[in-house]
This record gives sequence, C-alpha cells and structure tokens, in this order.
Amino acid sequence: MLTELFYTVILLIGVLFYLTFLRPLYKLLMLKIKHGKEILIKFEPIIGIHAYLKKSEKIHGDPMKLLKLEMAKNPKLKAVACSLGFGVLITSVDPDMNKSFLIDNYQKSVKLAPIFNYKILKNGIIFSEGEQWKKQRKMISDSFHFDSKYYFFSQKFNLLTLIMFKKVQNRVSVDSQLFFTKIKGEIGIRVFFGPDFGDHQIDGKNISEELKEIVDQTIVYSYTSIFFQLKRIFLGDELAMKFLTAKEKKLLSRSDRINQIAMEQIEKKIKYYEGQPSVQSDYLIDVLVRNYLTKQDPNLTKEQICQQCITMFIAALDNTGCIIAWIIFCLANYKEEGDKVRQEINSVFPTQETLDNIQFDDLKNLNYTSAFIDECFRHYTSSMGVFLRRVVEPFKSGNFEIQKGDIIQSLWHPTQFNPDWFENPDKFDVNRFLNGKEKQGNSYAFTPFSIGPRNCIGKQMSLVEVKVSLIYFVKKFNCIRNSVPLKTTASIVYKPVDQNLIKISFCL
Ligand code: HEM
Repeated sequence: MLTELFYTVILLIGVLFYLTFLRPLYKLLMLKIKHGKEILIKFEPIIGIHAYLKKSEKIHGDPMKLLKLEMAKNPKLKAVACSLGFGVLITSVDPDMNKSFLIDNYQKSVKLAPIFNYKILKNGIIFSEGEQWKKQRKMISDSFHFDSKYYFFSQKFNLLTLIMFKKVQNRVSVDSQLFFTKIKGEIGIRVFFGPDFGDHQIDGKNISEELKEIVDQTIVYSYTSIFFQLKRIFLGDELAMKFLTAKEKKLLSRSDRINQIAMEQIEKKIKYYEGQPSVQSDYLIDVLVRNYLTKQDPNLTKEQICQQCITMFIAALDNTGCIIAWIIFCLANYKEEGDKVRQEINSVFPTQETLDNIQFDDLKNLNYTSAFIDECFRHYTSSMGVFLRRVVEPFKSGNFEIQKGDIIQSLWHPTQFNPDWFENPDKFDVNRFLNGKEKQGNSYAFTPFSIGPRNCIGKQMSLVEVKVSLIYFVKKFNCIRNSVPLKTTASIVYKPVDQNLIKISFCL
C-alpha cells in the first residue's frame, strides 16, 4: 500500500516536471532553432514573462529596461517566448506581428482574464467573445456621446482642483497618480452609472474609491499569490472559484456589496423607464436598461448590465489617471518642452472665460501639446500591451506558426524604443510626432490604445480627458522635478514606484 502511494507520488512529480519544465523547454528550444535572432527565449517556469519583468525591475528600476536593451541591440527582434504554466507564451514586440495578432487573426484567439475575481467582470465587454462581444461593442458605442458627460468632467475637475489647491496651500504633498485616478473614478462612476450613483458611500469611502481598492487588491493578489496561480493552472477558472481562501472570500464579499448597490440602481432605472418618461439620458446604464426593456438584445440580463457598467468603470480608470500623472511628470522633467506646452495652452485659452467654456474644436488647436502627449505615451505608456490570449485556431504570422493552445500577447512598450522605428529612441523628442511625422515609420509601431476590432473603445474620450486635465493643470499650477530618481513598476499599468517625483505649486 505504502509502495503504491510512493510510486503514485513519484509519478505525479514526474508528470508535473514534464508539464512545467520539459515540455515548455523543448518547445522554446524548437522556436529558437527555427527563428534564431528573431526570437528571444526566456525560460522562467510557471509564471513566465512576469519573472523576467520583475528581474528587470530589480536590476534597472524599470520592468521594461531589459527588453528595451534587447531591442536596441537587435532591432530585428520580433518576439519573446517564455514558459507559462504548462505551455509557452509568445509575446510579440514587432509592429507587423501585432497587426497579425490583433487585426488579421483577431478571431483566432480568446482573451484570458488575469484576475481571480472575474465574477464582477466576466460578462463585461473586455472578456466577452464572438457574437456577445459584437452586440456589446455596438450597444456601448451607441452611448458614447461625450458632450453630455463632459459637464460632469469639468464640474468635478474644478472641485478636485480646489482640493489640490488646499493641499498645496497647506504644504501637503500631492500624489499626482492617486489624485488623477481619483478624479477619473469620480467622473467614471457617474458617466457609467448615472450622476446620483457616485454619492453612495461604503464604510465612509466613496463607492468609486471602494471599487478601485477592490480591483487594485485583486490584481496584486492574483499576480503575486503562487497559491492562486497553481489553483488556476490545475483547476481552471470556474473550479478554482469553489476553493476560496479567507482573503479571497473577503474580496468577493466586498465586490458583492458593490454589485448589490449597482443592482438597486438598475432596478430604480427599470422602474423609471417603465413609467415612459419624457427625459431619456444616455449614460451607459440608461442605454442598457432601455435595451433590456425593449428586448433589443433578448439575452441581456440585469446581471450583465451591472457587470458591463463595472467593467467600463474599471477599463476607464487606471489607464487615464496614470497617463495624466505621467504627462504632469513630463512637464516638469522635460522643462523646455513643458514650457512650450504652457505657452500654447495659454495662447489658446488666455482667460478664465475661455477656460470655463472649453469647446471640442479648441482642443484641435493644441498642435504642439498633442505631439507632447504622444511622446509622453511613447516613453511612459500606461498600458504596456494587451491582455493574454489563448489561440483557438492555428495561424501563420510571417514565418511564425502559431499553434492552437499557444498563449500570445502584444507588448508595444519595447517596440516604442526600437531604433528602426524611432530614431534615437531614448531621447524625449516632441518633434517626431509633430504634423503626423510618426507615420513615416511603421503605423503599427505606436499603438497605445491597441489596434483592430478590439482596440480601446474609450480612446477618444480619454484623449479629451487627458487634454482637458492638462489645460486645467497648466492654468492653475506649476511643477518642478524633485531629486528623487525615477523607478517604475508594472501591474496592470506602467507607473512610477515613488510618488514624490515632482513638487506642485500655484501659478503666479
Ligand atoms: C489612457 C487611457 C487608456 C488606454 C491607454 C487604454 C488602453 C486600452 C488597450 C491597450 C486596450 C486593449 C486591451 C486588449 O485588447 O487586451 C483597451 C481596451 C478597452 N478599453 Fe481602453 N484605454 C484607455 C482608456 C479607456 C477609457 C477611458 C475607457 C472607457 C470609457 C476604456 C474602455 C476600454 C474597453 C471597454 C476596452 C475593451 C474593448 C473590447 O474588447 O472591445 N479605455 N484599452
């Protein structure tokens, strides 16, 4: 009996060793033999490229630095292959391969949710597929008339600028990353759930703060917990949710509470629209509830409406807040270019009146500022690439054979430092984006909002938000660079480790 148990354990260890070490290693070697200099091989068992990025962060204070150095050494590099779980992850760092993954063959792979608490996201647009995704994309696009939402944006921004004023006045240091994400949260929760929803409080916190905290903690947990990674590999997403730790249960119960408040809001809206009101708002929740009542999509449920609004809130939150903070950092870090941005903004918006009535067309006059924003995106892209995808149908990408079951992703941050596409890539050079110059290289080399049918649905909205935030900031505040060295880290966004990088003061 004991011997049988002993051999079973040995057999299991052997199978595990084969699946996590030998099989991925063999595949990596085959890829290297076939593609030579076009591919970089990294054997980091189970957690794959995350271990490589962490190593880079430890050595250089930048998770992307090792890849950027590889790119500088070998601009012909197309992909990085790493072991991941029982298989191999192929990460494209090449514009044409990105096009092949995200445009030409986008239907041949499905997205993998990176987080365990996908209960609140699984029916939302980010992780839906096929016909369901198509319907959702159309429905959400229909609710995207930014003009009406803009009102909240400017109103909230004014309020939060006052808070920032107070902090600066009292010499309290301002964490710009947190600050702008908070603004974004306050706006987003109202844009997607309706104006009154943002006033809900949970344990003394605004509902947008509580939701952000849950998402942040969930993401950190799912990337750092080995237990979670193993559970997921062996049991799969659905079954893994049946064996929860105390920490997981707590996070889930917090998200259930938000779900419950959101469901109450949906019921309220249903009652309102059943009464055939004359006023019909175009906040996302209103559009979805009207679709639900008219059965435009017969499969749409209340739970799906709830998850869709939460998904949109989350998709909109970190990326925009993070890039605004990066842009403010660049104003201080690249002073000469920053001063030119200030000059342009002051000439397009010379008075308080012009500032109070910003029009969309005015934003088109910010030529230099737009190029500055693009160069900030190139250096400090908040979103380094796309979510992982599992290949469901084999395809060819150049001379790469992508097989069913492979995991793929596109990571464009290193591509943006490829000297073949961006001359002298480490230089912060606004001119490269002035008058559409970047298109002279490869138009898929700079894609901060992704490309293809599943590109960012909020691109236009966030570009307006970014510009308006910058205008308000420049008109009210100055910033200078502190001596703290810049170190970066990567969770779902690429962000600075230290928040004390700049000093903010009032404009005279
Ligand atoms: C600087 C700001 C932003 C950046 C850099 C950004 C970047 C991205 C990227 C790279 C993707 C592709 C993800 C993938 O395919 O795996 C994406 C998708 C998406 N983004 Fe954004 N995003 C930003 C702001 C927003 C905003 C403000 C919203 C909502 C209003 C939003 C909503 C979405 C949604 C719903 C998707 C999924 C689209 C689909 O699968 O069809 N994003 N975003």
